[in-house]
Parts: sequence; C-alpha cells; structure tokens
Amino acid sequence: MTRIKCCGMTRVEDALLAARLGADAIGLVFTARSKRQVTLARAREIVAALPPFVATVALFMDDDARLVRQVIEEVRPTLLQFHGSETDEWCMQFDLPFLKAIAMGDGAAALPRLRDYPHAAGLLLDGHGFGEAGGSGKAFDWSLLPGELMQPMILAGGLHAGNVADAVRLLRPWAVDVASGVESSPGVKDPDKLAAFIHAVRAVEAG
Ligand SMILES: O=C(O)c1ccccc1N[C@@H]1O[C@H](COP(=O)(O)O)[C@@H](O)[C@H]1O
Repeated sequence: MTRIKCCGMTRVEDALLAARLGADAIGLVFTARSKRQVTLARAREIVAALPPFVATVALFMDDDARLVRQVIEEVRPTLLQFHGSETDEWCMQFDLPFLKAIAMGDGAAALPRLRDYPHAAGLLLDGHGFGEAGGSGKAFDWSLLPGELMQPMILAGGLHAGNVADAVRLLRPWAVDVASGVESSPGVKDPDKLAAFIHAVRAVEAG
C-alpha cells in the first residue's frame, strides 16, 4: 500500500478532510522560507484535532535547532522532515525519526546525496534544486532513480491527481507527498483536488 502525505497544512478543516479521505500523514511547515509556514499555535490546534493513526510531520529547512526543539516540545510531531543542507548527524540530535529531503532538481548531480543519510527513516525525493525551497510544484526526472534505495522512498515534487497514478505504478514508492498539487492557493487545500489525488493513488492499488 502506498502511504500518502499531504503537506503544508495551515487549516484544521483541511487536515481533517485529508484524514477523512484516507491520508496517512499531514505535513506542517515551520520554516520561514515557506509560503505555507504555520504558527505553533495553529499547528497545535491541527494536531489536537486529528483522529488517531494520522502521523504528523514537522518540516524545516536549515532552521535553528532551538526552533526544532520548541516544535517537538509544543507540537509533538511524529516525525521531522529536513529540506536544507542539514547533515545526517545534525538531523539525529533530536532523537525523533526524520525524513531527509533530497533535491533531485539538479539531475544526476543529486544521486551521491542519496547515500549521505544512513540514519534517516526515509528519503523524500523532491523536484527542486539544491538550496531552493520545496513546495514549488516542480517534478524531477524520474528516470534518474536507481532501482534500490537504502531507505523507504517518499516521492514528492509536482505530483497531482493527473500524474500520481503513473508515478506509483512506475516507481512503487513507499509513500507519495503532495503540497501545491492539491491547493487552491499556498496553504489552502482544494477539497476536490485532494479527493482526486487520494482516489488516484488508491485506484492503482485496487486495480
Ligand atoms: O511546502 C513548502 O512550502 C516547502 C517549503 C520548503 C521546503 C519544502 C516544502 N515543501 C515540501 O515539498 C514537497 C513538494 O511540494 P509540491 O507538491 O511540489 O508543491 C511537499 O510535499 C513538501 O514536503
């Protein structure tokens, strides 16, 4: 079964809808480099409203360790997700499982980075270039991917209801992750796009 993470939640109603539609995880973006940055207070509201068994992922990009610790203490996310030039060792200091985003937008130059995070619970492959922020709706060249990765692969970058079924069939990722492809504007999810996305993933498995 392909897990589904819907990222960039800023509203309780969007997170609840994603959970009701069958999302396995929601993402909360804390880095100021994002158009989807959520406040700690709103993040707490979202987490408190979610039903059981929906994971919460706190996303950072080269942020201060103090912010990460504050989020862990006040929001209690299930997992951390790092999008910048953080090292494996730096990501490990929080004693929480983490996903490391790998910027695949640089083409083959990105491939050595896939081996730099042996302690990551999963590698999230995103479409942006190194040093750029994610959530851009940019896909990368899927044919670059090696057959096997050391860790579970979370496919991200430019996914939407129209391409996610092909992605799942071709690449068989552990999970898919989407932000802009299910939005009406940054941080505001579109119920129809969200439903179509989750349905498209589940339809691959059903048929
Ligand atoms: O969503 C953001 O604003 C963001 C900012 C900085 C780093 C990562 C960010 N989002 C992540 O990027 C993926 C892909 O986004 P998209 O579907 O291409 O829009 C998203 O799922 C987040 O994990």
